[in-house]
Amino acid sequence: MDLETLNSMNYEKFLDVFGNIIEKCPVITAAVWSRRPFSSFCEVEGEVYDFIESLPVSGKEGILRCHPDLAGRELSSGTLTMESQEEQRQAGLTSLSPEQRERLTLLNTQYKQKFGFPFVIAAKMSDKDKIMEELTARLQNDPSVELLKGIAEVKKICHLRVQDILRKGSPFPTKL
Ligand SMILES: NC(=O)N[C@H]1NC(=O)NC1=O
Repeated sequence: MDLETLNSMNYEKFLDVFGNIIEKCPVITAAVWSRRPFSSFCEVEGEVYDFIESLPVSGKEGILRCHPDLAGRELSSGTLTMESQEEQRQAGLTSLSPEQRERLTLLNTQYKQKFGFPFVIAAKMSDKDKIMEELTARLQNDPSVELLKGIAEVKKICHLRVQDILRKGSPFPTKL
């Protein structure tokens, strides 16, 4: 996709293509469309990050709460978004042993009880062992630190999703 195509998209098309660059938060993409014309794809990401940073703590927590647990209920029931499914698969989370799944479920539950939002990490940049280690370590943090860490991971996930769209085109090829 080139810049001309990007800047010529109406908001429906823009949402079809970029609507899930922040997991289950199409409202962010819809807001960022108003910032056209973009001079680069980095600028789209930058506008998304600025929007997130402009939110109060409750808004940032809300974004984290839109993320599914890693190897959680939605993975088992097949209801993950296409992007999340692929990210979790690449991290090896679709092939956990029963013991590994049980341990991850326990850690996810402890994390949510402590912070009130799920543990978020860019799964594609990690693997199941590193995720388990990181989750164990991050459980010790203060809530304000975890909010910052979680949002930093959301931005990494966003960056990887945009890169994917640029490489492969729209996640919904029939709509572009
Ligand atoms: N909980 C969590 O980190 N979820 C996410 N991470 C990722 O890479 N994709 C997700 O859906």
